[in-house]
Amino acid sequence: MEHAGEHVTDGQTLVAGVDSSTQSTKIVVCDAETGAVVRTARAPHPDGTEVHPDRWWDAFEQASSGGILDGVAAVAVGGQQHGMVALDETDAVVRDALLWNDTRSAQAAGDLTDELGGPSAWVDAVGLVLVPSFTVTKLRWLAQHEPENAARVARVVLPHDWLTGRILQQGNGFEQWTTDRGDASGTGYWSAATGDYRPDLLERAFGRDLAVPRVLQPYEAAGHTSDGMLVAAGTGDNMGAALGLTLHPGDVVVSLGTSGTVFTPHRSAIRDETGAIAGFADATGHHLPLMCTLNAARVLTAAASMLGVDLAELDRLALQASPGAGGLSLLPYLDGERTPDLPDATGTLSGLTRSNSAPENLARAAVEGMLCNLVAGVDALRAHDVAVDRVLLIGGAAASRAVREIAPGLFRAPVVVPAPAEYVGVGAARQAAWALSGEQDPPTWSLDVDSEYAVAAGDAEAHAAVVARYQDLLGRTHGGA
Ligand SMILES: Nc1ncnc2c1ncn2[C@@H]1O[C@H](COP(=O)(O)OP(=O)(O)O)[C@@H](O)[C@H]1O
Ligand SMILES: O=C(CO)[C@@H](O)[C@H](O)COP(=O)(O)O
Repeated sequence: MEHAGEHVTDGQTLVAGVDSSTQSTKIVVCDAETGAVVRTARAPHPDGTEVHPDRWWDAFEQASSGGILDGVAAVAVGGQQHGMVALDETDAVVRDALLWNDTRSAQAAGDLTDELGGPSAWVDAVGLVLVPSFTVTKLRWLAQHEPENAARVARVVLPHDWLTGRILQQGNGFEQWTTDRGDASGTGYWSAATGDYRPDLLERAFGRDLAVPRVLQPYEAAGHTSDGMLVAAGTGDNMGAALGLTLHPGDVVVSLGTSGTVFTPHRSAIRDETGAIAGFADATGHHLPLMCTLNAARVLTAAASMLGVDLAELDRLALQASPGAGGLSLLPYLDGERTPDLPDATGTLSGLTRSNSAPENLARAAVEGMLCNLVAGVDALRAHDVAVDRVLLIGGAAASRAVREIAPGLFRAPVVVPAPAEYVGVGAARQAAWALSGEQDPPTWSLDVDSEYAVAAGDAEAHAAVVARYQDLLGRTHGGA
């Protein structure tokens, strides 16, 4: 548990954002007018792909135990997307929540896809090609594999919905379960294109109807705590990050946390039958086309562990090697993979020879392999005529010097690293300030840039060869999934 804070001036209106993501809860408190971060705290979550929501509450209580929320006028929660929080008639949790990175519902995803008539039928219905991450597939798994638990389920909510409701339940502020467009769009039973639930798809998956949370408008309050703090709608963590960054047309965000994501705000829904891009909604009333990988920052920790070095040394080694790591490639599917849809895949180290078997090449291959998976997402956006003028790098692994210096060549775009901040939490805080203001648009907050990295002269061809080699290896190893 960590706390940090700066002096708060009299008369400042404070708003808070909670990032309840896979590995931890982060809380940021911001000046409602400027967005300046004045307090931060974090607390860890247990590892795993299924977690009881009470652990998220424990982490929230730990992170807020030092008074970080004192004097805060409004709060919002940005949460890891897609998690299945199954509640009974008394709103008690029926079983541990299956998280976005749990792949046990892979067969359910395939069955539901076939039942509706193929990937394009689901894209037409809810803008998604089903993968195990999406909530609807987890409901099918629950109905098929835990019928006794399924019989007790009265309602299904998402992680950010549950934490929002739990905060309100601390007083008399809870009236109903709520969610927002952004997080609802990742369930597989709500459509960003129409703004409506698809109860027919939920019933197809689970076998009967279930209660679902009300979808609030982006600026709408979910309620107030007993001491009067406004609790805003909240959203999914990537939608929160997009709201926390001051994005301009041509900006594409690459987030390197537990998940790797590529996303950009878009005025219309993008339709992608390949499944590379999910047609999510954002937290402002528009859309957030997004690609997500299961493997990101933890590929680097795994490589560091294999080499017996820390992350700083892994960076130094990776930058000591040349582009292409001497021909060594790592397909980084260490936890299976979501995009490409390879839930049972494992990592593949390829091209190992006596001449390239050196620590620096393994370090470089880990960075290049992790990033090349996300290059596919950036190129998928380009294939949908999305301009990629610069890449904004956020998430824990954005702190990696090797990632920052290698990314521009692989993404074929300059990389901008915003000043280190928990942008999911900042975005949630900005939503809280918006709900508090009663205005039509969110407050204008500035974005500080920490550093910028250009495509290194002369390396463009070498980086292009790396990307091509990874595409070839994917095809040879997994049939071009
Ligand atoms: N300097 C660094 N280099 C590489 N990875 C890092 C660095 N600092 C933190 N990380 C990684 O970032 C991850 C946490 O990022 P974060 O965005 O908070 O994850 P999440 O939001 O998914 O919980 C951890 O896996 C951690 O190892
Ligand atoms: O499933 C997705 C996006 O579709 C993930 O991005 C989760 O939302 C988890 O995010 P992090 O814990 O990696 O921030």
